[in-house]
Amino acid sequence: MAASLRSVFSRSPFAARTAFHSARFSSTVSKQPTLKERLSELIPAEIENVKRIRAEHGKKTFGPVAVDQLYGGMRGLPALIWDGSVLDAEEGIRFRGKSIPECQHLLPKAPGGSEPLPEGLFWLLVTGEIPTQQQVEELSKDWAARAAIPEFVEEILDRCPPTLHPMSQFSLAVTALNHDSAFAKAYQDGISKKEYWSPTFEDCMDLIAKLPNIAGRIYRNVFGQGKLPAIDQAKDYSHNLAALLGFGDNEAFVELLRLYITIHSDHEGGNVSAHTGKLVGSALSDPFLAFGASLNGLAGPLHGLANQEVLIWLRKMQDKIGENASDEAVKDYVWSTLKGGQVVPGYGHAVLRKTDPRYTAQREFAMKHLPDDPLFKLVGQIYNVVPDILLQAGKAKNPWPNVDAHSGVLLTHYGLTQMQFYTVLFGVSRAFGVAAQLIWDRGLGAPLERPKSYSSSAIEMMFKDKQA
Ligand SMILES: CC(=O)SCCNC(=O)CCNC(=O)[C@H](O)C(C)(C)COP(=O)(O)OP(=O)(O)OC[C@H]1O[C@@H](n2cnc3c(N)ncnc32)[C@H](O)[C@@H]1OP(=O)(O)O
Ligand SMILES: O=C([O-])CC(=O)C(=O)O
Repeated sequence: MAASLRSVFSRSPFAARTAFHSARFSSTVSKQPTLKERLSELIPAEIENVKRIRAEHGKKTFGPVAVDQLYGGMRGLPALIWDGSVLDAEEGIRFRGKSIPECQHLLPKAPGGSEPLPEGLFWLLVTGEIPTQQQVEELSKDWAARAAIPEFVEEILDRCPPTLHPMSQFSLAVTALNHDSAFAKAYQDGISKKEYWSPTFEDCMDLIAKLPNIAGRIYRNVFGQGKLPAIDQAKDYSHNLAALLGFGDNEAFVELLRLYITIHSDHEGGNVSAHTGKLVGSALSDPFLAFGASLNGLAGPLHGLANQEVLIWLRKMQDKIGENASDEAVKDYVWSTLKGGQVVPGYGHAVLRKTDPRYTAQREFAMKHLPDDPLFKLVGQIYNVVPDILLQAGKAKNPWPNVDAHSGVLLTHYGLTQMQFYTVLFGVSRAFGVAAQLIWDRGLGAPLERPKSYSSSAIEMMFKDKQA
């Protein structure tokens, strides 16, 4: 399956363009195209590509739809198109055909750094191409220049009670950014459909650029961590985000954020946050409204909030069975969670059937930077215990850990211990994937989403006189 996906990708026009692009720019040191300039070249070609695919295959079917899929959260139902990333159940995510280790190897790094810059990942998601160092630096500068948030949004955040969950505050602030949406204004001014992608691109760039200031303000307001510093126009996105959170002097934490934002950005089109953004965007709600909706989905404990839930669960476990507990005590604790009718947070997945490569990437980071951290050791111990128990319990289709099983432990190690804040960081990253998708949806003229729903009696009627 993985191999076939790879070969499909390698035949895609994007792969050819990547090679063309590298050849075209490796010999030039002068002005290289900006992301928007490159997009304006790619979109017309992709419109033709989609037209061709639809003309050749548009009337073909993918096979039957089972009634169970309608009742069962649409698992496996082929329903969406998104080129940015594809998830293989065994192998995990590939961003434009590239695995996480390949992205870590190929994407530009900060001077002295070894983790990929999320700026490069965004370029890859949007264009299918590996950017040059110069293009990534331009993107860092562009985002730093757009980073300020309107005063009224600062006031909204400052007026939130600290008891309001950081994700609710995040969603409020992002939704309020729609006040200055270029897309909403252009639409009111009667922009042609063909031009939708351009103001959408500007909104998406503003959205991503403003998230560090929003996240930093929420963090400092809720957890009382002092005044926000100014954005440093010469630094990369992750450095600025770390500085706004009060960790700018900790280079290992900055590296962690670079990895974190890269790997949490996108997980094909059907996950709750990505799909919600696409759905809401399909009504031509602007990117701020669409991403605000994504955040509300990410804030659920079965999705992004699971990283908060993992830490809460680990701490409760430590309170109950102490630190350095035996495997037997950990097993009993896991069973008590299941017997209490709760899920083991950070384990299982709607699509994956193996250990999430995002978990592995974070484990490798921990092995390099914090091998002796006690909580990291507990996470490793849990890995040795939980899959067998989930298999014995016999319900979960995937007994292996997902991304959320590991992220909180890394953040905690560096002193970001406020677990209610963790999903905000996930949200900052997820904006990269949702934004890339919104730009392409408007570029390709994606229609309003409106699938068909059925009543249970209609299902019964449909099969009334038919054999099973
Ligand atoms: C970034 C992300 O969103 S990654 C996912 C983060 N979420 C979590 O870690 C929460 C814990 N995990 C889960 O709840 C699930 O595995 C999900 C939501 C991720 C996937 O859900 P599904 O696709 O429905 O999983 P699956 O088909 O395996 O579920 C079958 C049964 O096993 C249960 N199950 C699945 N995973 C777990 C788990 N980790 N612990 C206990 N039970 C589980 C389901 O609740 C379901 O029970 P039910 O039949 O009583 O309703
Ligand atoms: O793919 C999913 O359904 C959930 C997930 O891991 C993500 O969105 O990152």
